[in-house]
Amino acid sequence: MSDSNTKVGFIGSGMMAEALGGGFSNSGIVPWENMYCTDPWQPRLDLFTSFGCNACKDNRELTRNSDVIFIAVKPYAAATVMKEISKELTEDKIVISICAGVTLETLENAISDGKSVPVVRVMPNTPCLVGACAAALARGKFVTDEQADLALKLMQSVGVCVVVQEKLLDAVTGVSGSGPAYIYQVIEAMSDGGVLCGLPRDVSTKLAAQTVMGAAKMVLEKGTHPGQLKDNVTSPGGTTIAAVHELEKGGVRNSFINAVKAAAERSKELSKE
Ligand SMILES: NC(=O)C1=CN([C@@H]2O[C@H](COP(=O)(O)OP(=O)(O)OC[C@H]3O[C@@H](n4cnc5c(N)ncnc54)[C@H](OP(=O)(O)O)[C@@H]3O)[C@@H](O)[C@H]2O)C=CC1
Ligand SMILES: O=C(O)[C@@H]1CCC=N1
Repeated sequence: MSDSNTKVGFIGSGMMAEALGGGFSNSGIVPWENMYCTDPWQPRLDLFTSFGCNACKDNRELTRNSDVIFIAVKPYAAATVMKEISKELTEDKIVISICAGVTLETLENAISDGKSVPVVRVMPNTPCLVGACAAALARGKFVTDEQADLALKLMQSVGVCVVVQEKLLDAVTGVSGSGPAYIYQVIEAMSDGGVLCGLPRDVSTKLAAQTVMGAAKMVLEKGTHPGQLKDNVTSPGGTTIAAVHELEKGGVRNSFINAVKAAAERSKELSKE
């Protein structure tokens, strides 16, 4: 299967499929014209076809047309979809499930006639739309090295993708799958603070977002411990320590640790629903 001609299908044309498809198109790895989609909601199909994506009449047609099939429905629907497309799956096609909490075992067992279907689990995040995804991948038992490489190459075209053991995907969901939502809250709150202190909203939001991006780049590119980088900003008796003291009074670290843990636990629960 040559990468440039890889046909990618999205079963479920929701928020995450839109971000992935947009990311693949922007990175140039797969043009929208080589992507396929299904969804029960016509406005979503209209949106995807406006990008150049090919809408299919059902999930079986999509599976026939695609080399890589993303299961991008809500977690409770994943096994039913696998069962539905079973007949069209072959060992040359790869299924990539992005559904939180749905195990490889559940997905592989849903194949109706016990075929050996290559299934990969990926936990992406929405910044793949802008080439800044933080994702992790775990491979199923029928996946060849070549297929795993293709899945990794697709995901790495839209950002960072690491390979992990499947049991770690709940933790990945807590940190990076759900993580953008926490940081949007941080940006919004910092922007509110700026507005409280007199900045226009647009200026405040721009400065807050750029500050988050700059701090993240420092951690990623300098390799310095975040605690050291925080100390470098914090002048004795200065402004930053006054702010850091307020954040500690509000339990900022505890809140973030608990947030990651709550999302990871919810992901584990989803595997049983
Ligand atoms: N959003 C995110 O940031 C992330 C999401 N994920 C995972 O991605 C998956 C999708 O999430 P998200 O995009 O946010 O969800 P959305 O609800 O936005 O998208 C799912 C879409 O799939 C449609 N759908 C439902 N059943 C079928 C079916 N049988 N065939 C085809 N389409 C169907 C839904 O239609 P309808 O609404 O009518 O049911 C909906 O439009 C989830 O499993 C989630 O855990 C993973 C990482 C990040
Ligand atoms: O909220 C959710 O369940 C999905 C999974 C990770 C991000 N969004």
